[in-house]
Amino acid sequence: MAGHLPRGAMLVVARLTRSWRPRYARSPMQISNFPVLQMHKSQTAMRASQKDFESAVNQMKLLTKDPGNEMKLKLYALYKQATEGPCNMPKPGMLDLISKAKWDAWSALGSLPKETAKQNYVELVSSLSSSASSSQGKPDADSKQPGYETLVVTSENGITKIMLNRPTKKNAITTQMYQEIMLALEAAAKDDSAITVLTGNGDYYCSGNDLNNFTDIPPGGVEEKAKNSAILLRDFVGCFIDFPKPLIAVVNGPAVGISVTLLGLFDIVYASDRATFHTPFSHLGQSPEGCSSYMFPKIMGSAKAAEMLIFGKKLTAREACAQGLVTEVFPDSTFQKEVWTRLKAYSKLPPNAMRISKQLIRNVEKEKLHAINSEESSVLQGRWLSDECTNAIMNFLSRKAKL
Ligand SMILES: CCCCCCCCCC/C=C\CC(=O)SCCNC(=O)CCNC(=O)[C@H](O)C(C)(C)COP(=O)(O)OP(=O)(O)OC[C@H]1O[C@@H](n2cnc3c(N)ncnc32)[C@H](O)[C@@H]1OP(=O)(O)O
Repeated sequence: MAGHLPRGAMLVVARLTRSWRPRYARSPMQISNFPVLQMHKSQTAMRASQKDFESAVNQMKLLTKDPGNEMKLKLYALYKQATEGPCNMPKPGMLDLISKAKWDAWSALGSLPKETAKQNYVELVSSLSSSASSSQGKPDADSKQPGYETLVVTSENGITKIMLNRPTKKNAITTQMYQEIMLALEAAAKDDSAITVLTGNGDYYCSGNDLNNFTDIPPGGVEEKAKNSAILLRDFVGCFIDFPKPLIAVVNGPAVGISVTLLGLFDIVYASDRATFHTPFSHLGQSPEGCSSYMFPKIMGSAKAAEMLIFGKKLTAREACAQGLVTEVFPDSTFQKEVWTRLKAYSKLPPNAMRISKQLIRNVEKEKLHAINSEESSVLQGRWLSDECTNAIMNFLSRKAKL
C-alpha cells in the first residue's frame, strides 16, 4: 500500500469531507463575515450574539467613509433599540431637526425586540463592508476588477490589492483560487500600480490549502492528481518568486500552511496582533513548500525554522516579528487604518526606483529559489501519495479535528 493511495481510501476521504463539520456552531452573523454582502434568509434567521453586536459597534467606529444620513439614522435607531429597547425619549420640538429625525427613526422601530434590533444592526454594518474597506485606504468598489470568483482585486492610487475572498471558509485556497491568484499577480505585475498587496477578507488571513482539494480525483486517478497538483504548486509559488514589484502581505488574522510559507517571498509583512502563523505539515503527513525550506532557516535560523516546519509550532504575531518573518505588528483595533495609511505613503514613492531596488535584493537568489520550489513540489507529490498523508487527512476529516 505504501506509496499508493487506494481508490477506496479516496472515496472515504470524499465522503468524510462532505460530512466534515466544525465542532461548535458557527455564527454567520460575525462581523468577520462582513464581505458577504447579501445575507441569506437562513442566515438572517439566526441570532446575532452579543459578541457579534459588539464587533459591529467597534467596526462602525473604524468606518471613516460617511455612510450617509439615512444609513446613520437607521444604525442609530437600531443601536438604541438594541441597547435600550423601544424609544423612551420625549418627542423633540419641530425645530430641533436632528433630534427629531433621530427620534422618528427610533420610534419607528416600535416594539421591535432587542435581539432582533441587534441582529439587524449587525447585518446593516455587514452590508457596509465594501465602503468600510475602501474607507481604510483601500480602493473603491468602482475600481474592482471583474472576472474573479474567489478574490476581490482592486487597483487604485498606485496600490493593487488582491483580497482572498472565501471568508466563510477562512479563505482556504481551492484549485480555482490558486489559478486566480496567479492571474491576478500576472496582471498586477503589468499594471501601473507601484505596489501589490495580498490580504484576506474576514477574520482569517488564510487557512492554507483547501483540504477538499484532496478529494477531487480525476479519471486518471490519484497519481495524475498528485502530478498535476505538484505542477500547480510549482507554478503558483513561481509567480511569487518572479513578482517584479514590492509585494506586501497584510496579515489580517491567523495564517496557516502555504499562506505562511509564502511570506518569506514577500517584501513586507504587516500583521495584526490577532494573527498567528502555523505550518502543521508533519501533522498532515506533508512537507514544507513556498521555498520555506530555504527561506525560513535563512530568515530565522535553522533551529527556529525547524520548530515551525518540522514540529508545527504555531507563532504569535509578535513571535513571528521577533523571528524576522513579520516586519511589524499592529493592534488589531487600528490595524487597517495604520497599515493602509502607511501603504498609501509608500505607493507614492517612485515606482521604478522601488522595482529596481526589489530586483537588486531578490534577483541574486531567483534561480536558487526556482530550484528549491521544484524540489519542494516534487517531494510533496510523493507525500500526497503516501500512507502518512492519506491517514493524516482521513484522520483529520473523520475526527472533525482542527489544528
Ligand atoms: C493531492 C491534491 C493536493 C492539491 C493541492 C494543490 C497544491 C497545494 C500545495 C500546498 C499544500 C499544503 C499546504 C497547506 O496549506 S497545509 C494546511 C492546510 N490547512 C489546514 O489544515 C487547516 C484546516 N482547518 C482548520 O483546522 C480549521 O478550520 C481552522 C483553520 C483552525 C479554523 O477553525 P474554526 O473553528 O475557527 O473555523 P471552522 O468552523 O473550522 O471553519 C469554517 C469553515 O471553513 C472550512 N475550512 C477552514 N479551513 C479549511 C481548509 N484548509 N480546507 C477546507 N475547509 C476549510 C471549515 O471546514 C468550515 O467549513 P463548513 O462551515 O464546515 O462548511
